[in-house]
Order: sequence, then structure tokens, then C-alpha cells
Amino acid sequence: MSTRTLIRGGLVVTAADELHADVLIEDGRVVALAAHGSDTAAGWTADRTVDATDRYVLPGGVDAHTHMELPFGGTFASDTFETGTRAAAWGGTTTIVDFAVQSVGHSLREGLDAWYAKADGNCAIDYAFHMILSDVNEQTLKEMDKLVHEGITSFKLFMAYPGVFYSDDGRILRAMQRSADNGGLIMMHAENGIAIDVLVEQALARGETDPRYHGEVRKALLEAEATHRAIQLARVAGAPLYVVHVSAEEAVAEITAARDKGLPVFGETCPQYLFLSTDNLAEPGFEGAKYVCSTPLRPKEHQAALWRGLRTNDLQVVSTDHCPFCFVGQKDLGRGDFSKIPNGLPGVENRMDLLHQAVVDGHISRRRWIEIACATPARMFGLYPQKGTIAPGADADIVIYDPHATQVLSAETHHMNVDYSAYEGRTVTGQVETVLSRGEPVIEQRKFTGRAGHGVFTPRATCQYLN
Ligand SMILES: NC(=O)NCCC(=O)O
Ligand SMILES: [Zn+2]
Ligand SMILES: [Zn+2]
Repeated sequence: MSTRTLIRGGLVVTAADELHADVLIEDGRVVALAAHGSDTAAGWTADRTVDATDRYVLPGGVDAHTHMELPFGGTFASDTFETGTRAAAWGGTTTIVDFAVQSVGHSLREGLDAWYAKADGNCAIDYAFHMILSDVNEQTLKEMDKLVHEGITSFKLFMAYPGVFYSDDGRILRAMQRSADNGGLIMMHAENGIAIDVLVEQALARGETDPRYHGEVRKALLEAEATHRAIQLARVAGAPLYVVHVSAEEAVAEITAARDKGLPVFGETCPQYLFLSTDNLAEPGFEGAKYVCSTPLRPKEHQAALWRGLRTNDLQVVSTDHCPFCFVGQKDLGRGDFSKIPNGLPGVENRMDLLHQAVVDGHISRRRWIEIACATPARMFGLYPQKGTIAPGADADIVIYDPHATQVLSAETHHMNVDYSAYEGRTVTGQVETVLSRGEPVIEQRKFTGRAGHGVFTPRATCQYLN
């Protein structure tokens, strides 16, 4: 039997429009939108009606960069697919794209199957995968083609982390050449890891062991250099390029220069680079470990370039790079040696709210908020218009958002499985009230009503942002 849901009275905000419209949902999909009070809307009946008066009606967030259960630095990211997707739903995100990991010496298939097993039956919201390439070889290159057909249409390569995920320029070039043929999108962690390792060794030899040195050795110039090199390699290969977690002004400049030449180069940044800085890394004692991630937090002055990049569309996407490690028992591994602090920050629950705060603060417009957090990530990674918008035929992944509520971000109240908040005590304006995932309420008036296993694997088309 079909279920009809009606969302009445809200302001529908998409990347393209703002409409005072009611939304009719049937069997998990949006059927139609009609102006409040119009004859069409007045004629609609439904099994369930959601009152969205004085609220925004938004497409569910698409977080294209998460790491549930990622093995890193001798431990695992502390959110499972169950806890992490539940937290995402609380924060108004209805789709994640997580990174399956190929380990050195193993096939892509093995890594991907392990990720299917972790996620299957556990997710509260829909999910998809990118594939991390740690071992580019003849076999891997052939497997890339198969994965593209399976809906895994993007591949992350690392110029950082030698001995772990690192690929040298030859391997990177070969993967890019392959993606130029098979339509996959190369995502690049652009930092010169070989040079950084030299600086790490020198810093530790000088007795510089505190978390703040993580930020000092991972120099902005080494992010910019790697970004430049990745762009040139992509040009040689004739492949598009998506640079992940851009944090340095100099790296934005490289992406901007490439785009000014008309190259298909795209950039993502994350809330931590927009709202946090090296001041956090320098917090007293070992507190700075909470903010250790790579690329690292930068001095505050870099933030203006990131906001500008988001406004000018030189940066297209804000994802979280959600990769939580508990302060006690995990970040601890790096006491006395910053290079052993597991890299990553929690944030999957905070992205939509922090970006709404950016609207309130005048950094971006309301539609740009939805563009960088919902529509463009969906387009970039082949999920549009199923995800990322509210339009007839789209999945009814919809957030009822109260733009006037205020909330204080805190580990006491968040739902991520991690013992601290990177934004502890920060007041933000706006809060998720209700979330539908394919028409099913997963958050209802700030109560979790979803279930593990509701979320399904969602195969992706190739990048739709090039078209
Ligand atoms: N970003 C980070 O510090 N940890 C996750 C792994 C990565 O994205 O490089
Ligand atoms: Zn990375
Ligand atoms: Zn990441």
C-alpha cells in the first residue's frame, strides 16, 4: 500500500530556488510541489502531514567525505556505520559517501567487500562508497573499471602518509590515465608527504613533540606544491581532479589558477578549516590533539580565502572528513610524539548547522548553503537528482529546519561516538527538527525514529558536474 506524506507551510530551499510550497511525497519519492494555498495543494490528502510553518524545507545533506571505522595509526575511527549514520541524521545529513580502503598487497575487491560488510544492515541513512587506492598496479587499474560499473565511481589517492596510503607520481599518473578512460573521478589528498616526513623527523629531534607541531611541519606550501603537482599530472592524463580537504590559501590559489584556465579541477573544504585554526592546535597541554587532522588546521588568516573560494565557486563542496578518535584512549597514542596522534576530527553531525551559521554570518547565501552541502556533492559524485534536491522524482530525503532555534554544540549532547566536540560550547543559530529518509521519518521533532538497516547502498553514476 502506498504511503503519502505532505509537508505543509514551509520555505523550500534548493540550490536553484526558494519557494513557499507544500511538498507531496509518495512511496519515498517527491511527487510534486505546489504553492501554499493553491488549488493544487489544497486538493492534496495524505496519510501523514508534517507542519513546516516558519521552517525551511531542505534537501537532506550529502556528506561526500566520511571515514566510519577507518583504520589509522594503530586504531580505528570511533564511529561505526551505525553510530555515525545516526549522528549524521541528527545533523540533517541523509547520504554519506564513505571511503572503502584498499590495503597494500590486497585487491580493491577485498577492501570494498570489507566496507560493504561493515555498512550492510547498520546504516540509518543511505550510503555510497569511494575507493582509496593504496596499491596502484596492473590488477588495481583493471579493477577500477569494474568498480565504476558497480557504482563506485571515485578513487582517492594520497600524496601524503608514506608507507601507508601514499602513492608516488608514477602511480598517480597511471590511476589518472585510467580514470580518464573509465569516467572515474580522482580525489586527491594533496600534501607532499615525503617532505613532511623529513620535517617531522627534524621537529621530533629538536624535542618539538606537542600537537601544535603537527600544524607547523605540514606546511601550507607543501599543500600548495602537491596541489599544483596533482593538477599538472591530471592535465597530462587528461583527467578531471577533485582536491579533498583544502585548507591553505596557497592551495586555493592553485585550484583557482587551474579553473581560470578552464581545467576540470574541483576543490572541497571542510567546516574545521572554516571555523577552527592553529589557535586550537596550540591549546594548552595535550588539548591540541583534539584538532589534529591532515591537511592541518591553518592560521585564521587562511579562512577568508576559503570563504571566498566557496563564494566564487573555486571551491565547490563542503564535506566533513568525519574521522573521529576519542581524546581518551585514541588521541592519547600521540602523547610525547605528535606524529602518533591519529589524524581526524568528528563533524558529520555539525556540518549543516555550521554552514547555516555561515549564512547567518553573511559568508554565503541560503541557496549557496544548499548548493555546497547537498546539490553539488550529489552532482559531483553521480547521485543527482536522486539526492541533493527537492524535485519530482527525487528521493524524499528532506530536512525540516528551524532557522531561529539556537543550540550549543557539545559532546554532552551530540550523537557521534566520540568523547569531545571540536566545537565545544559554540552557539549556533538553527537546528534540525525533522528528517525524512526516502519518506520515512528518521528524526521526528528531535527524537530519533530511524533504525539501523533503513539506509541502503546507493550506486553512483560518474561525475555529473562536468556535463
Ligand atoms: N583527514 C584526516 O586527518 N584523517 C582522515 C584521513 C584523510 O582524509 O586523510
Ligand atoms: Zn585525506
Ligand atoms: Zn578523509
